[in-house]
Amino acid sequence: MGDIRFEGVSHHFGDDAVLRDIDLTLTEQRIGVVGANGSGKSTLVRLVNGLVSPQAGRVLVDGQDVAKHAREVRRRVGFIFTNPDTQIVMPTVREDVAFSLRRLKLPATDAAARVDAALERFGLDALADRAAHKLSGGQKQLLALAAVLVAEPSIVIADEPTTLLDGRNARIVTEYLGSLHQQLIVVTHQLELLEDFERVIVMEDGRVVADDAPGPALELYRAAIR
Ligand SMILES: Nc1ncnc2c1ncn2[C@@H]1O[C@H](COP(=O)(O)OP(=O)(O)OP(=O)(O)O)[C@@H](O)[C@H]1O
Repeated sequence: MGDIRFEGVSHHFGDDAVLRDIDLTLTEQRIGVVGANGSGKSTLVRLVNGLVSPQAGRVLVDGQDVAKHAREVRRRVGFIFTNPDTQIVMPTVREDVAFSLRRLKLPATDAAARVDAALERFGLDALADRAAHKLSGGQKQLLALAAVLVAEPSIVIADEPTTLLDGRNARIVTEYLGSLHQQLIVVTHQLELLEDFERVIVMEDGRVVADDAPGPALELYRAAIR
């Protein structure tokens, strides 16, 4: 598993403190992050692959300071955004998945085999030559997953990956996420998604207010938002 450490991390946007002196060590396989809108969840996970840099403290991934080794860290950390449109970069489904492999500089036949395997795993093989931007929302989220996972990151972060999906597609994406062997960090408001995770972190106003097994952490959070 990965080893993600937040050491005295604080961050603010303008005058607004968004994260306040966070210390966390994340080594479990599946970790959920919950909290009210604006509590700092997205900012917290974006620090892990350098999408946001902390203004105080540091974030280490497998011992590497993200601020100093952003490129290496990004190779190990796959990030799935809420809105898959933000991460589709190529015209067709196959090209988009293949694009993720370009920096690995694999021999063409190996790369093609990996792309085919990823398309099949996410049920996208029949759509391989379709225009990516014309897929449905659920299909786009599966494409985003395929494009991230084809590069075999050791850590996968998903920021509200099912928010835009209907019930059926949300279930499909949830099942794929649940089947990953990688370390997985999921930010979500869909609390049932986290029930069999190892650990749930509850954020409030830029602080960690609970950090526990899903049972007690979610109970506390449900009581807080009731
Ligand atoms: N790039 C930015 N510039 C300015 N303010 C920002 C930026 N990103 C986030 N914020 C602010 O930081 C605070 C925390 O945002 P963040 O997205 O981390 O919260 P969140 O817990 O993920 O919220 P949500 O559940 O609504 O997605 C919010 O007040 C937000 O408006």
